[in-house]
Amino acid sequence: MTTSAPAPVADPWPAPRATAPVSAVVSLPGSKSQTNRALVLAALSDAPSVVRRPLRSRDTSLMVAGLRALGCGLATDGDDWTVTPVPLAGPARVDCGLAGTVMRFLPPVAGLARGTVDFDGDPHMRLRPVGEVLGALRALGVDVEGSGLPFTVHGAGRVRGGTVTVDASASSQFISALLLAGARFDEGVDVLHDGKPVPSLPHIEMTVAMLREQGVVVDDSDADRWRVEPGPIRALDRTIEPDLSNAAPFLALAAVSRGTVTVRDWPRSTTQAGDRLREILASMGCEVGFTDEGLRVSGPERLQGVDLDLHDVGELTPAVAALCALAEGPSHLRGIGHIRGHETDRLAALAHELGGLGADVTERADGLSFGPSPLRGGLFRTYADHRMAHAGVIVGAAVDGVLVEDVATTSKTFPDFAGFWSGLV
Ligand SMILES: O=C(O)C1=C[C@@H](OP(=O)(O)O)[C@@H](O)[C@H](O)C1
Ligand SMILES: C=C(OP(=O)(O)O)C(=O)O
Repeated sequence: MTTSAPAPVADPWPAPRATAPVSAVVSLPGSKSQTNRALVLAALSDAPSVVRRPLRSRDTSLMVAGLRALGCGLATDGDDWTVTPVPLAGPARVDCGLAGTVMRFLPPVAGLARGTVDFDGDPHMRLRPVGEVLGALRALGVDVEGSGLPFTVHGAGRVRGGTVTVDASASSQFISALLLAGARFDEGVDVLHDGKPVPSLPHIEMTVAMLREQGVVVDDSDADRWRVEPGPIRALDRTIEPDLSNAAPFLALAAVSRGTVTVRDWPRSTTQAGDRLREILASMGCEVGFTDEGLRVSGPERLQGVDLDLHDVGELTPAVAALCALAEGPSHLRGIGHIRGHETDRLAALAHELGGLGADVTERADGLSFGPSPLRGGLFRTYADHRMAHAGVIVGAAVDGVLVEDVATTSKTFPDFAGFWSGLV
């Protein structure tokens, strides 16, 4: 895959300060969640697929490499990628990096391959939960060694499938993983959730919608139950939407600079969790509306505090938390205990780093609370978490002297984020 190397950036990176209202129209890279689902479905489909305007980033490169390791043909030189499915086979090694989608979505695919597939990833990835997916695969007839990274799937070239119960309260990706490959199991799959509420439900809706677009029959009419009929997955010809979760820092820039930022090609209807930003930013006092170009957000004179349950859209928390730290009233972010299992323990990291810049922040078991407080410059650590870096640059746009450690970690889902951001602020 060709990727133009971004210019090296200082570490820590002095976050650009927006000294005047920012006015910009931006085109953002494609959705990570849609790109990695499209690649998995294409690899399991019955004919060659085209994925248009895919995201090129670390998470999607890892998915490409993982599928290639299993023998799948992927041409990724052009703007559009082509995927040529083949009977998948090991032996293979899959590097999950820090990509939840790779660690959760590929084990069921490996079960459908013939041969041994070893999985490992970044040091922190070994702490992220995956045992429920592996246990479910065992119950569905797959030979799996281990209950967390590193683990090994001994694929038999087919998976029996059937009914399985999982506790998906730690991650919606456990469900998506089983559904994405389920049509290719002999008996399909009938997944029941048993546990505290499943987070990030829009992401499961995205999985179901993308399966149905490829002709797969999915029944999601009962709460906490998803049934995928066995059958072929039709080849894709799909254009990936811009990543709306990664729009968060750019729209936040309008919010904190009293500026106006338009994100081009914002879909009028989508399953992306980032679409909730429209409502969230409006509740903080921003003017939010569609234009012919896309979604336009204008920042208010005074940013208001909010009381929000982010259970469905936990990945928006770092950017929203940065805005709460800058707001003029108190805020409460609730329902997000599960994001302690994301790229880092995001509740602890946000409390520590925003607190270090002077925020009045309280870490709770399942959320964060903020009181209004003036912020100051200083070092903002990112813990290899792309969205922590987003939080750091948002604060840095509004406060003098913020230094963001390892801003390059944004390459997980956004190529050359620092260069792009510098061009706007
Ligand atoms: O399926 C997906 O593409 C994702 C699901 C969500 O995971 P969790 O359910 O673990 O929060 C989300 O936070 C992550 O960024 C992407
Ligand atoms: C939780 C996230 O990623 P992952 O897909 O690695 O779980 C995220 O991008 O916020």
